[in-house]
Amino acid sequence: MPRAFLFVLDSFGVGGASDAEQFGDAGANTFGHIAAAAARGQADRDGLRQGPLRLPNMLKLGLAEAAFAASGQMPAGVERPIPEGFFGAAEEVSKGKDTPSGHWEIAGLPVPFDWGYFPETVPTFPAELTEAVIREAKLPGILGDCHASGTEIIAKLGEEHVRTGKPICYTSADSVYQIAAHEEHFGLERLYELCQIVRRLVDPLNIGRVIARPFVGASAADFERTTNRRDYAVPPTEPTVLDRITEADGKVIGVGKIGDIFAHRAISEVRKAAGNMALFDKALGAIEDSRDGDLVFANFVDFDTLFGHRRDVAGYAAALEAFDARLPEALARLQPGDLLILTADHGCDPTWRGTDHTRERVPVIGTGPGLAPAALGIRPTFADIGETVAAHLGLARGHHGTSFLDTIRPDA
Ligand SMILES: O=P(O)(O)O[C@H]1O[C@H](CO)[C@@H](O)[C@H]1O
Ligand SMILES: [Mn+2]
Ligand SMILES: [Mn+2]
Repeated sequence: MPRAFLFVLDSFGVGGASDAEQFGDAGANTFGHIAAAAARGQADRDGLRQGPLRLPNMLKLGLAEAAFAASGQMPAGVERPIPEGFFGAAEEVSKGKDTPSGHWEIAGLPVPFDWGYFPETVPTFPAELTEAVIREAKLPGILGDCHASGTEIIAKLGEEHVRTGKPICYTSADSVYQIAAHEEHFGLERLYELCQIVRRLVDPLNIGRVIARPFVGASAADFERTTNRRDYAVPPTEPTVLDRITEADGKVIGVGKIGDIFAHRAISEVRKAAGNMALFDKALGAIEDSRDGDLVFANFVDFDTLFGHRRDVAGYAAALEAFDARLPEALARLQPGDLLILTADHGCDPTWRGTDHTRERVPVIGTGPGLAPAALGIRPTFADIGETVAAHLGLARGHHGTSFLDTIRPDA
């Protein structure tokens, strides 16, 4: 009897997107460039990791073949075992290279419209918006008002924020309005309330997410963001496979930020944790607790937040190796009728210029008892993943994407 498990390695792109040029990302390849750096000894860090990238378990599923199919290049220094899983890559059709677009498309809903974005000017936010934020939230003003990296801007403006009580408001190439504030001096609940006010104010601008970015610490040298981040997303504009699962009385267990990404629509349970390893524990627990017709949808955020955006190649490589080392624990829990798919929502090449996401294809690899090793080729939309989950769970077809279930489950 069927269950489905979908693990998203946030930002683990494999290059090759045919429209990368339009994003200024032609040549970006998160996996390829990490592997190449590691093979050259440029992803070494004392006490963390050394040498070529070691991902034996994902490679056994067919990760190298998936990467080759995506970009035409074999990642350097990695083995190329005969795949035991199914493997391929998927192209994104949504207009944005952001987390909600990627996840919604995986769940069967490509995002055909443009989100609102803030320009790369200072100030970045429209004056009327800032005036409304200050007035409605009764603030002494705001700091930032620009494109920024979240860790850099709290180091730069954190002390002034503590002194003045003005929150630090910033954005990126994503459709986001982010607000950093000190958990104790400004107050966590007050930050969440501020985000809800801003959420309402940016709705007419079609901004994908307002994100609370609380931090702690005594001075610029030791300010640190906490795990109390909260995302206020717009709900999916049409039903996704998650709606179809819950309407059929299946459960959707969202691990990590999945609930927030779908604005909690058709999410039966939320299981949060800090850090990829704790998230992996939660995902394993969710697998154990799930029943026929259920989906465990897990997001592993560290790849993106801690390493991709920070352009930390060694950190990203170590995080991949740590994830890979735990994969056998998930595989050991698979029962007849189970389908496990590993994929990503966009790229964030840690060797690329700037600190933003990169437009890339994503890997689609996986396995399940009785499922055939098979080449999936390049899927024209991430929605093929959601359609495959739907077909596997015996649900009706959606409006986007094509299931590849018949390729991996010949009896289907
Ligand atoms: O630099 P930080 O604050 O981590 O921001 C990153 O996180 C945001 C949401 O995922 C992205 O838009 C990106 O800019
Ligand atoms: Mn993401
Ligand atoms: Mn990101």
